[in-house]
Amino acid sequence: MDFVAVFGTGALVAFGLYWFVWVLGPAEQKGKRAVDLSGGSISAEKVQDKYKQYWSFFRRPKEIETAEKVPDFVDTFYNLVTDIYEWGWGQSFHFSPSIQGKSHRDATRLHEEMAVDLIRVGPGDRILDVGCGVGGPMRAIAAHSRANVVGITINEYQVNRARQHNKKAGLDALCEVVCGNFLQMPFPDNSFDGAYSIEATCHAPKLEEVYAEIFRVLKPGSLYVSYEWVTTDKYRGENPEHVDIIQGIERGDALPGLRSYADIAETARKVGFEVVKEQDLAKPPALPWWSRLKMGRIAYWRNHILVTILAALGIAPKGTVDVHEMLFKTADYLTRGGDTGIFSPMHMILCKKPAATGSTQSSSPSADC
Ligand SMILES: C=C(CC[C@@H](C)[C@H]1CC[C@H]2C3=CC[C@H]4[C@H](C)[C@@H](O)CC[C@]4(C)[C@H]3CC[C@]12C)C(C)C
Ligand SMILES: C[S@@+](CC[C@H](N)C(=O)[O-])C[C@H]1O[C@@H](n2cnc3c(N)ncnc32)[C@H](O)[C@@H]1O
Repeated sequence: MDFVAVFGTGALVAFGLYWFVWVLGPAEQKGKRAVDLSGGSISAEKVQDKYKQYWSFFRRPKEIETAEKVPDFVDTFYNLVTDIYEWGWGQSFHFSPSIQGKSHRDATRLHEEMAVDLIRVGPGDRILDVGCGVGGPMRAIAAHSRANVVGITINEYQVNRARQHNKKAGLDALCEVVCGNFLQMPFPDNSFDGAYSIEATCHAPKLEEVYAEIFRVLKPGSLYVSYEWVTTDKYRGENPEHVDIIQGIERGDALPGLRSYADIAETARKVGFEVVKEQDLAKPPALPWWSRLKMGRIAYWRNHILVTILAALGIAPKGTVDVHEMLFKTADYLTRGGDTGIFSPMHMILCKKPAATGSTQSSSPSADC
């Protein structure tokens, strides 16, 4: 009888663990599993130290004076978070407005397709994805437009993930991924028929530098669209709650200081672009982009327990718990940014490189990471 009880309990515990890790583990269909979480290109034993370094650097983003160091720390950030993002969010590392009756997956795809529709490219064109992550948008955009997409990211781990996903999706003939810094891109002047950036240029210490670089590589007459992270006209610098929310977003998302919506078009014009259109895609009638974060709260608690158990068992790197906790808090700041209306991750700007213009620079540095 005792044996039956012990065996029964053991079987129940084993089944419970299996369900918790393997069934609940992959938060996104076809995504990463909790047991596969890593520190990207950082070896498991160094994850905790790297997290501490990251934290001490980005804790006070407004005080970051050494702008040259930012890309390195952004690279560290993506080593730390890429697997968790894929596991808990999917292959597209951005937000999108919710759409009544549509899944998050469909809403995400439509937001991505809108970007490529705006730059009016098609089969045979060669376009640039500035800050491509693991390539969720790139694949949706290539499949939708049949254009050839070249993505660039500073993070080598993401390059490898993106290449694997491209191959698996049968889109590797249309999608290419390059490791490099978008502030000094390894591409010749006037070499792309269009470009887009989705929630990526917010990592540039100076927006002007990345816009100038995009301007350089675009062919005259072609279009560039960006979804920018900004503070909106509702943000008040003298309101301590507003400041707290924005600093929380900056710390947890590796941002060297969020920009005001009012600076975006001015910067685009400064580097030579004509501004064709500008619109905050988060504004009503769009439904809240942050409702997905709110709905996920219970799942994030479960994820936190899971990550803690896996780290204690030595399956996930030790620092993963700290990184997850940081993201947990960041989700809350982002939600507050959405609820108060002081922050938007989708301030859209559509720009054109004038038809008859030279480029600002003539160099094309080589690819490196
Ligand atoms: C554009 C950027 C990233 C935007 C978003 C894709 C990510 C911002 C915050 C991230 C997350 C927060 C909470 C995590 C949760 C605790 C975990 O269990 C599962 C993953 C999260 C949901 C994670 C997913 C990605 C984000 C929503 C920035 C960096 C410029
Ligand atoms: C939030 S992710 C968005 C990724 C992708 N656009 C998407 O929506 O899935 C930001 C991306 O910008 C890239 N990035 C940030 N700074 C960069 C830099 N200086 N050079 C190249 N890529 C950079 C990151 O590596 C990451 O891939």
